[in-house]
Amino acid sequence: MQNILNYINGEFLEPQSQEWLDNYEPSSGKVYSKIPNSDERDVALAVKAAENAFPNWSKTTIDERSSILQRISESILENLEILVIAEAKDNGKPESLARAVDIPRAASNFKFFSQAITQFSTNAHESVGLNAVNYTLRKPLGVVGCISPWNLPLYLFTWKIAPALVSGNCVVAKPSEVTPMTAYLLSNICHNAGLPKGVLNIVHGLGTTTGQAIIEHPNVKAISFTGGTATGEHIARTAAPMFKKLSLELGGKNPNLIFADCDYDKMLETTVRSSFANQGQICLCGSRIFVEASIYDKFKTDFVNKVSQLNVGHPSSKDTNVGALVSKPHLEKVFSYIDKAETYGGKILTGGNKVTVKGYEDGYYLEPTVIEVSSNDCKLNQEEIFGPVVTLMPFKTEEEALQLANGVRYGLAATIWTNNLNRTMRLSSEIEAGIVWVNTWMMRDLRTPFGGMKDSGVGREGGFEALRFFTEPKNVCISYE
Ligand SMILES: NC(=O)C1=CN([C@@H]2O[C@H](COP(=O)(O)OP(=O)(O)OC[C@H]3O[C@@H](n4cnc5c(N)ncnc54)[C@H](O)[C@@H]3O)[C@@H](O)[C@H]2O)C=CC1
Ligand SMILES: O=C(O)/C=C/C=C(\O)C(=O)O
Repeated sequence: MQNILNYINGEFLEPQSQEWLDNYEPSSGKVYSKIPNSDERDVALAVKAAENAFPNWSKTTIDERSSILQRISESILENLEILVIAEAKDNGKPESLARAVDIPRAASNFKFFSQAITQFSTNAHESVGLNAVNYTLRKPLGVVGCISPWNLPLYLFTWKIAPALVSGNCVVAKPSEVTPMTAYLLSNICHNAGLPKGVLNIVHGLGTTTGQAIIEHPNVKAISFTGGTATGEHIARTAAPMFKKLSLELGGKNPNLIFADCDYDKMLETTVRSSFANQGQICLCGSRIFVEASIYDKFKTDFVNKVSQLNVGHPSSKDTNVGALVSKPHLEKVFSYIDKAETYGGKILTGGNKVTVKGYEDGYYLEPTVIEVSSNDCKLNQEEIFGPVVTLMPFKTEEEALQLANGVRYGLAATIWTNNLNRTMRLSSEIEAGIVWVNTWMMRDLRTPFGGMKDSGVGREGGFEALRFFTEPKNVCISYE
């Protein structure tokens, strides 16, 4: 059985504890590799290595940093098929999705930030009348911690470490213990691309030990985290009193507002995707679908019909639309909402059952499930289920739609389907979400600010926002005679 290793100071190391965790293949329910159960000793080694590497790395030219990131990006693409198969095996997602989305995006993250840094500039202010000029430097922070989740493993891991590295920081990173494999493969890629030792350190292990040691370490200056809101809250409570910089990308319960005047066919097709892509395990999925009353019955029939035709199956099968959920505990968590749907006031329109896939009977498969609800206040509409489960509900007016959209603790993303420009402008302005898509979903331009309002997080990733997060502004005021 393969042992995943930590990557510390340019070396591949076993954990100090010599303890290992089981890594499961969601599609079969079997253990297929072991990962280090790292503790604070491994994290301390990684932080030390990063500190030692920082003086040189922070002084390398932009051109050199940019070239190394470019090489990493190219190497990800050269290893695309290996990474696709590894990601699907580790996470349960269809290989087709990893091939179309996850791995190309990981390569794009490195490519994008290798270019963005060459355009990143600072401000100068001429203090007219005072004979002085102010200019602002942006200095790398030092050692930074990057902690990522299991839903888009390599995609979100690289979304953090690429901007951190290119702006001159040294990184201690921890992928989710549930999906560690592609981060391990990435450590080899970075090593071979010539990233100097200690600049990137990847420590594997549990959130409560390895992750906790990273967020508590006094020499880690910033934490970039994506994951659940409860974990984000815990990280903020721990790290904020230590005055660490924090970027927290947390949960969502995103509204999908469908108006009668939309492009119906495009909306229907995209809504199936925004509901069930990656088994609904994307923080941006539109899990609360609100439909204008005049087309509600038609939409309900057409949507349920399309959803019931989705194929649940093994990630390697070309016919698979919906793969396995990421873990048994997660499957049970998602299923518990379906199981209690009626108690919560919902009516299951399609789906609702676990699925047995022939030859993979212990895998974590679940039917894509649509539940009709009559109130936005029910648990199904208020709590992040983070699986292949969406709710449907009609609305009568634009005002009601807005109220429903904003009636949750989260504020990550929203989708609006309409061809009315005035309505688009009104709703986009009033919806409490960091990201609003109109007549599309998950169309990404990496230059744009990415993140949420309310309980969906603090700060923004993407473009110059990420480069600003990973640097500290320092103003210099020069007076002249
Ligand atoms: N992208 C998103 O929005 C995600 C949302 N979730 C939500 O969170 C729920 C719980 O899922 P989990 O796997 O438990 O996510 P999580 O938030 O616990 O895990 C995300 C990352 O944080 C790490 N972590 C956990 N505790 C930590 C700590 N004390 N200090 C530092 N790092 C820590 C984990 O090891 C992992 O790398 C899901 O059911 C889902 O609702 C989960 C994953 C991703
Ligand atoms: O496209 C992105 O940058 C991010 C996508 C998704 C997440 O952050 C998530 O699911 O957590």
